[in-house]
Amino acid sequence: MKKILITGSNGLLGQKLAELLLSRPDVELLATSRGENKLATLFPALPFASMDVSVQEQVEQVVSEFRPTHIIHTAAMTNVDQCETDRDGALQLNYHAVQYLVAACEKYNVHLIHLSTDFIFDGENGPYDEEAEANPISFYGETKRLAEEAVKQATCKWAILRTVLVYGVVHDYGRTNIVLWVRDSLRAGKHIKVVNDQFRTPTLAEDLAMGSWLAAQHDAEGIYNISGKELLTPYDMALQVADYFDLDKSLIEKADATTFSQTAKRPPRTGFDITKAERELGYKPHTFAEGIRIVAEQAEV
Ligand SMILES: NC(=O)C1=CN([C@@H]2O[C@H](COP(=O)(O)OP(=O)(O)OC[C@H]3O[C@@H](n4cnc5c(N)ncnc54)[C@H](OP(=O)(O)O)[C@@H]3O)[C@@H](O)[C@H]2O)C=CC1
Ligand SMILES: Cc1cn([C@H]2C[C@H](O)[C@@H](COP(=O)(O)OP(=O)(O)O[C@H]3O[C@@H](C)C(=O)[C@@H](O)[C@H]3O)O2)c(=O)[nH]c1=O
Repeated sequence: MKKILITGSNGLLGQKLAELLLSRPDVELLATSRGENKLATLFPALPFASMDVSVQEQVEQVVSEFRPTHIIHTAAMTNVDQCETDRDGALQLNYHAVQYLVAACEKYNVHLIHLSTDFIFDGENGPYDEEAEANPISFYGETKRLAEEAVKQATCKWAILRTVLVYGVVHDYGRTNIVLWVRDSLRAGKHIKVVNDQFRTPTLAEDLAMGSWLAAQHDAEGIYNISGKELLTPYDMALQVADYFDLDKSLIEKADATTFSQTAKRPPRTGFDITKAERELGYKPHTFAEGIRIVAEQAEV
């Protein structure tokens, strides 16, 4: 029996993980997130405890009480532009909270599975394998690099799962995702500018949840790339979305770093080589086309 504590269960990955693990007979699950449980109506049977990971006392209290065998840590400040402007908040949530979790995992002998990102790289020569050298170009990326360093020095068992451009349908959550953002914009007849100079391996949230579960199931240790397999630009993705929903592609305008700028710099060429996770964990992600269909079916409900 694995006793798994999820952090950030209200988020995109957190919700998919809760859904995946709730029904497994070999898992005792505790979902945790800051504040209220946004899944209470969706999954009334979901065991939940409020845990603000940025408060060390709450981490200590919840971990000492539940005594998990594994923690899958998904909570983070994931708004890259917000991390640039709220640096203290980003450091506290993306780095110091991980130090609190490491301390609790070392004290109670918990296997820590930590979620990380392609944004620790500068994007000069992606796609990347697990041995590539970190060199972040945004503050978000720097906070996630610092977090990885804290995990790598931990004396408890640990795994770092890196992922890229996660998309999926979340319940009761303000954030959209690239598939639904393109679909809704084109349906509304809106003209959108989509970059074709960023390269990613977009990741269906359900696949990332499966990869996280596989890591726990295998008691995996070390670094694993858990993302989609296809290297695509957001422009490629937008065209595939328009095709799937049979929408007007002429509304999609190619953009690049000179015509589309965001507060934080984005690494241009990332994407991951996932052969290690495929080989060692049996990880097998959907194609982007399958992912669009899955998102469309969920969004139509
Ligand atoms: N999304 C992506 O494209 C990518 C994500 N990642 C990484 O994957 C992980 C999961 O990302 P994703 O699911 O998209 O993240 P989300 O932003 O969807 O979810 C993060 C969750 O963490 C919760 N949270 C925020 N602050 C705290 C806190 N102090 N204590 C406890 N919970 C808190 C949020 O709760 P609330 O609802 O209250 O805000 C939110 O539900 C992150 O570590 C991220 O860095 C890596 C690469 C790509
Ligand atoms: C809003 C917008 C986005 N895009 C592109 C840029 C980007 O590649 C993609 C998604 O836009 P975002 O700004 O939401 O993406 P971004 O904040 O870059 O997403 C990042 O999130 C963090 C958490 C990560 O860890 C990274 O892996 C990455 O997924 O769509 C456009 O081309 N035009 C637009 O108008």
